[in-house]
Amino acid sequence: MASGNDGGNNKLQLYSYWRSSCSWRVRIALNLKGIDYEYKAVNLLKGEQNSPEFRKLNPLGYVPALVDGDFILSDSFAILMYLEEKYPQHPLLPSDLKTKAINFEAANIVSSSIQPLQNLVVLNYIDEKFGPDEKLPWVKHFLGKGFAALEMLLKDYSGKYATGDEVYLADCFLAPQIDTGFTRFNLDKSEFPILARLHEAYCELPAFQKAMPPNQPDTPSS
Ligand SMILES: N[C@@H](CCC(=O)N[C@@H](CS)C(=O)NCC(=O)O)C(=O)O
Repeated sequence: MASGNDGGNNKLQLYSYWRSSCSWRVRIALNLKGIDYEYKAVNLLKGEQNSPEFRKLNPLGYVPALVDGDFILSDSFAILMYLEEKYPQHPLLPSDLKTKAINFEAANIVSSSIQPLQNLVVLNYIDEKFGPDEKLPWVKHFLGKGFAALEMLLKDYSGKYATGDEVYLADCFLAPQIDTGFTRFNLDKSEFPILARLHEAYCELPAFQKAMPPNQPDTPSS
């Protein structure tokens, strides 16, 4: 297995939460590229993301954050692009210009137009302002809108995976989002046949399996 070292002992550190879809994207990319890393758990339910120590790593108070020696980087998209340049094995971007652009589009639908609307901080705010019963309809509304857009986009590009028969950047973003939509928020799979098919394909891949929430060091035992 390739190491995250620069020849020294600075193994990459990933600040992560077991159920965070944004951390999960990075775990997939690290696994695909065969990079060993140290898992640093941040308990979002205990508010550890808002501690002064963690805010030094990400002033927004969100996971993931990656520490590479004295270099600190947060935001999963930036982290994946950094890993892509530093560790070229298993490329996350195809060489074809249009396929690459579609990978960016699909990844950004997830990271800009779906996940931020279901983030813990947003759901806590809705709970506080409008009550706990408003959270699920809110999430399902925006997940459904995003999933419908992804279905339309990917019908012209998907193969075994999102943009063909190779795993790329879009898959790293889609796998956690699709799983969260279907298993945590109970979206109806039959409405999203392409996403349902991709979900099954991802569940077969060891790099994706290893990154899943039940398999993390901070996964609760019960
Ligand atoms: N655009 C950021 C978003 C990061 C983000 O929203 N992380 C969530 C977990 S998936 C988080 O830490 N939420 C904490 C909170 O809402 O308090 C990324 O892709 O890394």
